[in-house]
Amino acid sequence: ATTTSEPAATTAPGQDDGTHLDAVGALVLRRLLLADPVAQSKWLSGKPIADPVREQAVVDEAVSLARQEGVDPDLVTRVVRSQISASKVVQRGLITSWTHDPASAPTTAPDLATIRPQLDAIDTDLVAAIGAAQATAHDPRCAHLVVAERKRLSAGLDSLHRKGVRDALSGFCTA
Ligand SMILES: C=C(O[C@@H]1C=C(C(=O)O)C=C[C@H]1O)C(=O)O
Repeated sequence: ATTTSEPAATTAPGQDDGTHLDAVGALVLRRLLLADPVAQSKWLSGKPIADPVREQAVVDEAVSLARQEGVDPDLVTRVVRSQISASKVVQRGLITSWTHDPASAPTTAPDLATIRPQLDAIDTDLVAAIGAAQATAHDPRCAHLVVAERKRLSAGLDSLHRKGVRDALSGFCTA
């Protein structure tokens, strides 16, 4: 289908407009919000924000799923790497603010081992959602569509999480 045959801006927010970006966006936001409990757990455990071994495992798992499902592995690699960068941006921002204002820091946190399976489940769904949306990644209007999705997702978020959403969606468009 050509993009010019699509109805222009007649769909409500969150409703499928044929781009399938809304499903990607919802998963991206859910994944990014898990950066908060991850940061809390790392603040209390003293573990570093970045875990390169875990990052590689996350990417490898997503790429393997992508190949099984016939989803573009390069697109999946780009999008998943953007999710990891975005998570670290949010974690760094939170930990920096807790360092400067220790009274605001968390005193309890979930175990990282309980959060990672939630990230894995989101990543499984994300690979499928990327597959459904892969034509949009190559659409000349991709950047414009991503901005619209980002604005929808950002409503109600603070500036740190808005920056996270921007980073998280930055790997999606091909060109
Ligand atoms: C979320 C975490 O923090 C970072 C971000 C990761 C991710 O987004 O999947 C993976 C490893 C870490 O570099 C984590 O440690 O699980």
